[in-house]
Amino acid sequence: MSIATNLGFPRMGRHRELKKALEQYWAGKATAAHLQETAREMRRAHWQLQRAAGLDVVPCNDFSLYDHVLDTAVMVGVVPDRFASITDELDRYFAMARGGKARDGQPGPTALEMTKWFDTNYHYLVPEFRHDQTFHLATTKPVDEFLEARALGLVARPVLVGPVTFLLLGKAKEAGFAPLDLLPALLPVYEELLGKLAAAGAGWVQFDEPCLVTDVGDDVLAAVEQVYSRFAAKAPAVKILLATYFGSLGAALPRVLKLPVAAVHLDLVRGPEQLDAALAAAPPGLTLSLGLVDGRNVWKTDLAAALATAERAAKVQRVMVAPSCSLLHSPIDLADETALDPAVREWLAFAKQKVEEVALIARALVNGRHRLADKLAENAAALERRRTSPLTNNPAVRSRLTTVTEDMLARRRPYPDRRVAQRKRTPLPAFPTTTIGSFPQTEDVRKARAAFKAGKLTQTDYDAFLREHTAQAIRWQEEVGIDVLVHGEFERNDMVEYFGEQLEGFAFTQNGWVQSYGSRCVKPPIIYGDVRRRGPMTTTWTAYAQSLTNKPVKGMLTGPVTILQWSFVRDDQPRRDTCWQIALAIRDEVADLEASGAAVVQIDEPALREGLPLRKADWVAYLRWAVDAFRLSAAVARDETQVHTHMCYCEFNDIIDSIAALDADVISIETSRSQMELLGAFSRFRYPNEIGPGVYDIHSPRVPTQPEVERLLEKALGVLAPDQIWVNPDCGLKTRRWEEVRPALVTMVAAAKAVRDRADGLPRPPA
Ligand SMILES: Nc1nc2c(c(=O)[nH]1)N[C@@H](CNc1ccc(C(=O)N[C@@H](CCC(=O)N[C@@H](CCC(=O)N[C@@H](CCC(=O)O)C(=O)O)C(=O)O)C(=O)O)cc1)CN2
Ligand code: MET
Ligand SMILES: [Zn+2]
Repeated sequence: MSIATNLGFPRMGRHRELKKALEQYWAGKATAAHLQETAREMRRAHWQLQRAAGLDVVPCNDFSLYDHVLDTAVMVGVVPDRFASITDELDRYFAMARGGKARDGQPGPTALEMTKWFDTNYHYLVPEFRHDQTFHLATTKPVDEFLEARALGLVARPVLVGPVTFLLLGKAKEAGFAPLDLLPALLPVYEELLGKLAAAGAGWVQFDEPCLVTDVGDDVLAAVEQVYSRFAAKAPAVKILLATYFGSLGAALPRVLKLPVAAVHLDLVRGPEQLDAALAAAPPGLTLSLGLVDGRNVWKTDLAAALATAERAAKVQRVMVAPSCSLLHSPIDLADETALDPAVREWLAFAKQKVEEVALIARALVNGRHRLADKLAENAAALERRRTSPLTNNPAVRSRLTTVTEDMLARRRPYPDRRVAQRKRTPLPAFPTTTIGSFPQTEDVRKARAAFKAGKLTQTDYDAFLREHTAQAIRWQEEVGIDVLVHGEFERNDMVEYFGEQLEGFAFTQNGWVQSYGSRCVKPPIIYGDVRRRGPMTTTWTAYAQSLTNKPVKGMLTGPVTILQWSFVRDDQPRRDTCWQIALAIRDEVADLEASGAAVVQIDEPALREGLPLRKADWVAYLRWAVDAFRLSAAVARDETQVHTHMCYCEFNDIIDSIAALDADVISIETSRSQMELLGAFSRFRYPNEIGPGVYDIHSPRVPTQPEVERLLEKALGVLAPDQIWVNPDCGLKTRRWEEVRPALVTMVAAAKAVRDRADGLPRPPA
């Protein structure tokens, strides 16, 4: 018997119901009861959808009000002291996620750090551990959700972040210990939970240990062995599925297969080659959960191929059929897309369709292929039409790609010479201030765009509206005294989608939302064909903003690696080729911005780091083509044009040489939540160009105080030379309200001035 299962389902709801309920609750416009009721309704709808699509077992506890790592931290009692005085559980949970409210004139506690979940565009909150960290079972959320599903008549499999992955994702807040040292203290809490799940009647429990597909050492494998042996001894009645995903187990495979668990899940989309080894090494009693349907992309599964794989496995081992990973990273339902080109639409599958594919493979495995011959033939025909479609192939783009030469990848002169030329063209004070690009995407901006898209607002009226916002933003930046201005990005729905909408080879969804963090979602465009720029994409807005001021206005572009990384990418050619096609389009845009008078151009690459392969062995090859893609975009700029780049939410240490190799004149980075810790990588010797370490955490509604900002700048001065430093927020301001942005930027500029005055006498930048 094979069974159709799923590792996790998207949480936001078909129409982002959860997002809306959360934001209403935070704004004080809805009660906690309303939020919880919406959450319960989402869970019910998603379970029933999966059941109706043919799953035998549905996942539970895959739901979260904000983030599943935060849920785990709260569940095991990992709550830093600074939140301890918040008595309301829900308020405390959201304070950990978003920062706490100010009280009695004191700024509220800062939020937990947020960082990327493996190589996805999903962000989790980083648990903070102390050396004497204690743990206790503080909530029973997995049990509650299991019972909730059962009350609806469903068999559910609770999903837990495995203890080893949980510890490895956290951060030791003191020196002298590693999070994994805390395992003995943590394990009893998981055991208590397992006991409660068993008592509630859970037959299976899923432990996610995706850390196992990264380069882990013997200590981690030994920890995993210790954990799952203990679970087997303490909770023999519960069947454990150990889930690995986002890659192959590699050298860890034999040891993982020997764990005393009932089943191991393998990602056979990212790691198809591991199946043979697994079939050779798996003990007879072990069930293999086959991750055959891509949870990270939107393409229809090749059902015949997946079924052949499943049949091969089922001859040797008991199997379950599943997506490669949780469907958290997929949009919900293709049926909600009515505007897609039907020729492209038939190549796609979203979460609901993926669950149906899983069910189909499982049924074909049990009942035989012949019973599903029609479905299989239909699938094969759609795939064949995709393979041979002229929509995916533009000969002019392909031939241009072959003409790229080495000298197209390098600026004319080295950075020190460029700096002189740039300061001559655009004089700047020491510690120049700037922002990262976007200003608040307020409700009126979003409403106007929605009205325009719905045909309720004319192009002329929409443009006038955007011009008015842009003009106000320029006036305000001049008033506050910012040195390098931005136009505000009011015309953009998203930094990737906006470019995708203007490029050939991209398709868009109406409802294809994917959670990025908390209540924030993105609608990744779908790259199905060769990428070509139809014409200038940004010059009108930049030139308009520049026409209103004598201060320099940055032209704002999203870089090729980030456009690639935050889209659903065609899987029928190497990612490198798609990335370079995008790079050529951005290169043309840089040239056009320059021609239209821009003295400063920023090419954002916040996803450069996220695109790193999970295994170090694959880094060099990726970094080579990714860095060259950026350089291909940027190097067309003349020496006196200042090229900025921007990165956020990542560690920089291990890729600092590649960041330096981008050869941007200025890089702005996120450093504020980590209190400048991330700056460690950027010493003058390793990073010679200019750097803007973020001094304002824009992912929190909390407004920083001037002493706080100054302290961060002083810290930066401890690492960087004074003439290297720019002053800017961590990231764009689109998620903030003007009431937060105004005081925060006034504070930032005042802090920059104070540090400027104090730093007088320190070495000055060349005139
Ligand atoms: N793609 C991408 N990935 C990224 C980032 C990013 O900026 N883009 N940044 C980092 C993560 N940070 C993020 C920061 C903000 C948002 C964000 O604000 N998302 C918005 C949606 C942005 C968007 O596409 N907006 C559209 C649609 C807006 C909308 O909801 N419209 C309403 C109608 C308008 C209304 O009545 O309010 C609707 O469709 O229902 C637009 O502006 O046009 C949200 O969740 O609220 C997402 C990620 C890393 N990954
Ligand atoms: C996630 S990086 C964001 C960069 C973009 N220019 C902005 O300011 O929103
Ligand atoms: Zn950013």
